[in-house]
Amino acid sequence: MTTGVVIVAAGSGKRMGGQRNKLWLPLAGEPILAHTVRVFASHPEIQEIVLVVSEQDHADVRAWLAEQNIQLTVVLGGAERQDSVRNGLDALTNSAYVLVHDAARPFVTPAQISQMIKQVQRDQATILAVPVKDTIKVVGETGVVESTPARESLWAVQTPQAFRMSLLKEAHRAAWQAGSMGTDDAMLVEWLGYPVTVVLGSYENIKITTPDDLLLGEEILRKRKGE
Ligand SMILES: Nc1ccn([C@@H]2O[C@H](COP(=O)(O)OP(=O)(O)OP(=O)(O)O)[C@@H](O)[C@H]2O)c(=O)n1
Ligand SMILES: C[C@](O)(CO)[C@H](O)COP(=O)(O)O
Repeated sequence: MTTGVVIVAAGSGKRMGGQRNKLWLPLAGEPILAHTVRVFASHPEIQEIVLVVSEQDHADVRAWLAEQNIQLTVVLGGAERQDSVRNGLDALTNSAYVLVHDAARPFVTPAQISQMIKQVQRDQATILAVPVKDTIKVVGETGVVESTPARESLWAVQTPQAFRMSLLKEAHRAAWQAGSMGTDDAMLVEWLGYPVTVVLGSYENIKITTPDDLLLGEEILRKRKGE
């Protein structure tokens, strides 16, 4: 069964605070984007890759891919992450299963990708996640705690998220028609009433969002190199 991946890279990195998309920032001397693309481009079970980029980054991404001799499909993203994923899905031509991954999560491992591919063939919709370590509070608009959900049932969700292609396309179509926006793809599938299973991820699979994540990221890479 053919598996493709949509790597979403069309954000602007507002929370990082720089002039340019955070995905160009270096980690161990290479752009964050390079780490993420390489792990999928070199994975033997991934047959199709679509990279979703913003109009501002389009020319630079194309030049960088040519320089690296990496072949993949590049499409333009949209205003929200969900719009970017939808554009990416439309560009996959031959995949029965699809992984959706944030370019901003460069520490996903080949073993995690293999595990997600195996799991999605069984479950049709599955996500990587880790149990939360902190106590989580629901806080109201006035800054007062409203409730404290039981920690045992709370998981912090990561990517890749993996789906049967036809299911994810149906979920995106339904969300678009209803004008609903989710913060991950699993939400859209949940809205269809379809079960989404959870695969235990890793605390190293962080999303590079704010400057402190870059320091942590360098540390993760040093540890992996055994330094
Ligand atoms: N319209 C968008 C928004 C986000 N993304 C991608 O979705 C992933 C997760 O988003 P996030 O980390 O929030 O990235 P940004 O949107 O760039 O960051 P910020 O919210 O701080 O602006 C990133 O790889 C980002 O490039 C995207 O493809 N299209
Ligand atoms: C999909 C995601 O990475 C799961 O944690 C996350 O929801 C993306 O959210 P963001 O608002 O784009 O940071």
